[in-house]
Amino acid sequence: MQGPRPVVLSGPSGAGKSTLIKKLFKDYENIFGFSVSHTTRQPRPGEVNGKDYHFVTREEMKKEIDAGEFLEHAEFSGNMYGTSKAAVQAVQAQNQICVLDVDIQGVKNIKRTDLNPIYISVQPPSMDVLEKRLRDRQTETEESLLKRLSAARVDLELSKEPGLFDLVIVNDDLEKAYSELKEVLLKEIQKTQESRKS
Ligand SMILES: Nc1ncnc2c1ncn2[C@@H]1O[C@H](COP(=O)(O)OP(=O)(O)OP(=O)(O)O)[C@@H](O)[C@H]1O
Ligand SMILES: Nc1nc2c(ncn2[C@@H]2O[C@H](COP(=O)(O)O)[C@@H](O)[C@H]2O)c(=O)[nH]1
Repeated sequence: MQGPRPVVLSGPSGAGKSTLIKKLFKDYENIFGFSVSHTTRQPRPGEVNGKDYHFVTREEMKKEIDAGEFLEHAEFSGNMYGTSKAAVQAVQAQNQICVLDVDIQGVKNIKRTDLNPIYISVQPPSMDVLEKRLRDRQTETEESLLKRLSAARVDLELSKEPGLFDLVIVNDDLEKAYSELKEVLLKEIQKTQESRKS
């Protein structure tokens, strides 16, 4: 039997992707699995290597890309990010719904593969709100914050491309955004729950 369709969550940094993903994983234990990306950025306080990301050097990452080990990769805000084929396969081997958190370049690159995920864009209600959320998160320097806001403007423009996303969620009210996310994933969630019974 074919496994569940993966899910790609994209959207500007600070729009709320990780927050929504954490809620899904808490409410649907063992149904979803996270595709752990590689990145060359420094870990934030509390981030765990191998769980939040595989934190690697630029040299290590380039070597693995050259060896054909990545499904997609991109440069974002001065760092490299990428999804290894192994990260997706590890989740699919558990018959879980694979969740990928990637930027808009990742979306475009994944479209060229045979992954066939559901594409969801999580967007902030406004640039002002996005800036406030990123500042309040206290993870960025002023320089990286400005880079992320600039990338966000590009992201929001490119996201208007017809057909690029199956669903756009404006994350104003978190519970409303979460309901919309669950609704679009309902079929895959039910399919995965059913397969657990057999
Ligand atoms: N609906 C919401 N209302 C208010 N605050 C929110 C909402 N959703 C998320 N946040 C807060 O906004 C901040 C950014 O959210 P989050 O880290 O989930 O964004 P992200 O899209 O995963 O960012 P990145 O791409 O940088 O990882 C967090 O501090 C989070 O608690
Ligand atoms: N193309 C890819 N983009 C990725 C991947 N993993 C994360 N991301 C995106 O990077 C930015 C910044 O993330 P942060 O953790 O530094 O805040 C965000 O938009 C993510 O969606 C990946 O494997 N490929």
